[in-house]
Amino acid sequence: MDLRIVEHPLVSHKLTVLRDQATDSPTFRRLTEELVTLLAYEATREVRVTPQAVQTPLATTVGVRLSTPRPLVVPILRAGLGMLEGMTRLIPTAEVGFLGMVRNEETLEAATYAERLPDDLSGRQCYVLDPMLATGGTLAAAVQFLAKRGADHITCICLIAAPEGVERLRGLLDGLGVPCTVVLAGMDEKLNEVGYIVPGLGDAGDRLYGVVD
Ligand SMILES: O=P(O)(O)OC[C@H]1O[C@H](OP(=O)(O)OP(=O)(O)O)[C@H](O)[C@@H]1O
Ligand SMILES: O=c1cc[nH]c(=O)[nH]1
Ligand SMILES: [Mg+2]
Repeated sequence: MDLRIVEHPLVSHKLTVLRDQATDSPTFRRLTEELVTLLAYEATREVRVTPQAVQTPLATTVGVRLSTPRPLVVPILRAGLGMLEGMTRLIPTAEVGFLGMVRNEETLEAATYAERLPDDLSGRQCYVLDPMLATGGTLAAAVQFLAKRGADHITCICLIAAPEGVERLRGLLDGLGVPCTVVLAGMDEKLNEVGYIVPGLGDAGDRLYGVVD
């Protein structure tokens, strides 16, 4: 597993405002989108391209175009949905699939309640979006799902991670046989006794969309 923590003053600044408990939902949503666009620049370093001739007003030259099949972007509902716009701004032609997953707050086990993905992901590069990598259970389940369908390259883009979750994911990914990259804006200190990232930013889904009981 290739772990990349993006170090950039703009990323650090935006992440700090995002963490602030006084930041309201509209600002939180905007910052989430902006952060994803910045992380996507790093996360798409290996996106596949094909040489393509182009006629400029002065000459013909050879550039590149995104290869087909296009990358698949998979936001994990709910909170990952807040990252979709920031990602598709950078790759407007990406295909989008959806996974709905929720963590049981007692057992911390992830359960899947919705899935809308292509049946066959052979030869596809997939970008999974979820702001929080806490115990790692949710991302582990998502990555296994994509690998079973044949995805041959998986990149997870998260805003914040706990070291415990990253290690759990590393253990899984190293045995999966699918190249996988995890891109973060920040690695936090730890998980607390109820599975929240500390210092973190609280519940990302609630801060994006309000509390749902
Ligand atoms: O690494 P883990 O311990 O699995 O926790 C991380 C998950 O928890 C949050 O989702 P949540 O279950 O709160 O659902 P929501 O997005 O609908 O709020 C978050 O968005 C991740 O999906
Ligand atoms: O800190 C955490 C952990 C899981 N999910 C969140 O939204 N925040
Ligand atoms: Mg939540």
